[in-house]
Amino acid sequence: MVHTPPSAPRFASQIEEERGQCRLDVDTIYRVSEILSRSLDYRQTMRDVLAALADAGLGRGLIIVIDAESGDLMVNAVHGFDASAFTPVRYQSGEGVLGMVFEAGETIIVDAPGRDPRFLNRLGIYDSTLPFIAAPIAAGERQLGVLGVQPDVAGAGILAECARFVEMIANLIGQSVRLALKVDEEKKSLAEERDSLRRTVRGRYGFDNIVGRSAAMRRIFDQVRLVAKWNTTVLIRGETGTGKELIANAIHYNSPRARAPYVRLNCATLPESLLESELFGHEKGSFTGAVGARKGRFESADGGSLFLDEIGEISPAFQAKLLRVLQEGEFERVGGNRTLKVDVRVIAATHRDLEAAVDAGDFREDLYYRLNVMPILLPALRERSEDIPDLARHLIVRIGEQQGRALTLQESAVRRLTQYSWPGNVRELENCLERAAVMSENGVIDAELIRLDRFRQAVSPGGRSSQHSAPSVAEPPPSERHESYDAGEPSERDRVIAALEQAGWVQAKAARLLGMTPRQIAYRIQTLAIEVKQF
Ligand SMILES: Nc1ncnc2c1ncn2[C@@H]1O[C@H](COP(=O)(O)OP(=O)(O)OP(=O)(O)O)[C@@H](O)[C@H]1O
Repeated sequence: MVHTPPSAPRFASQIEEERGQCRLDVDTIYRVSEILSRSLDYRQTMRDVLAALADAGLGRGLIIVIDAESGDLMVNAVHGFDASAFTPVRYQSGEGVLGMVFEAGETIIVDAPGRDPRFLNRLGIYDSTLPFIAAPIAAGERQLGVLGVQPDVAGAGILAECARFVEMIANLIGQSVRLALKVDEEKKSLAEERDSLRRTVRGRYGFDNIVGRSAAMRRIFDQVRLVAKWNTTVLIRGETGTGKELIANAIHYNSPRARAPYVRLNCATLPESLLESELFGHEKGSFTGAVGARKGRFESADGGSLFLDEIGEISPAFQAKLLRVLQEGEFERVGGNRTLKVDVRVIAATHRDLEAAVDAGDFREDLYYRLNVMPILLPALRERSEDIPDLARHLIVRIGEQQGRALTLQESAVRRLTQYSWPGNVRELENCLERAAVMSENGVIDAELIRLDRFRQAVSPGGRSSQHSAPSVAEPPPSERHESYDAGEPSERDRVIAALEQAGWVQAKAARLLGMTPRQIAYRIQTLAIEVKQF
């Protein structure tokens, strides 16, 4: 509502005279509505609106909008004022003319700002000889801001007309401002969520979560800290379950690429044809089933890191393709002829004896050298048994969190754990503790509940555990001997399930543990009716 007496029709001819260059017409409203529907950049939109108003004769204008967080009114856009004199200003609701318009939700016309005590001119940019009109910007019941203009006209009639026009434009702006504020709020809440997730991920993959006080582990931490900050390719070696993936995660999340994508791929889990399209992507129709073009993991990891687990399992043909992308950072999608270039830091891991594979001609020597720039060799758990008590306590807290209850690990259990040689390393220790936790009704885990893996003793001579020629289990004292430990040969089904559990249900890994081919284990899973767990 405008606080001036209506001008028409008594002043019609006079208004025409006062109008001068002022053209407050439908064309201007059309232009403003077009600007509002055109752009998603709301600050630019507001500047464009003010520019359109200036073309129509409202030479100087500004828009203030409420800041959702502080509740202050912030200058959002200005036009026609001396920008060099302009510094960002906050108003409180009710403060000065702009604050009053915001609070009352009513339009104000100030004939001579220089003489009006309500006019603070904190911006120091107004022309005190020109009138000032300010109209509230609102959406529904909600006050969002104020549109203020200084038209280069004088006379009560034309000012009242200007004020109605400014009110009309302020109404048009309202919905855009509401949407922009909503988008800002959502963006902020998404950014907060992202930052909190990042903090969680960094915490989870920080060094605090990698347990190990042994000299061997302290050396590993030093290596990880040093290599993390460079783009150097890292090759992490170690038996299954020694924490290779954990170390790869720590390298990425403690590197300058921590905020960029981190993409992982287990090379042993996919057949060669799929592996290629998974890593390099494919173009539409490049093979049966390729209904659309798809980015590969190399493209997805651009700017970040790519963790290639089980790198020792890839075929010689695929090794050649990988070598090219490692050397030149270039590749083509499957079925495509466009050469793509990426900036990806590669972290690879394998449990395999790559040197022997090179000697046997199974692994390309040039690729071996490309990958082995910075090798990190993780010790087996039996080589750092002093870490077992810390690891067990750390893992039991984690398992307790998953189960939503506090678990207590008794000293007798810890003693028993240190007597075993852990061919499946930390993963096997983790599985053993999880089984014990499941079996414990009151959350207390004593030696009785520590059932060491019978499967280990029954692995075929061709299986991986045969590498560990030392007996898998140190003989426990008779008082701690458990009946399941002494039980006879496990059934074929138990053996396969135990291997699958130990391999985290990665079939290719379980097959290796059992000395089978992936095809053989898939057949056993089917014939023994084993329900495969998906993670
Ligand atoms: N030093 C450690 N501190 C805490 N947890 C560990 C440590 N090492 C391994 N773990 C845990 O043990 C499990 C196996 O680790 P991870 O998957 O990193 O092993 P891996 O060497 O990559 O195994 P694989 O070769 O079978 O893929 C994970 O749950 C991991 O969190």
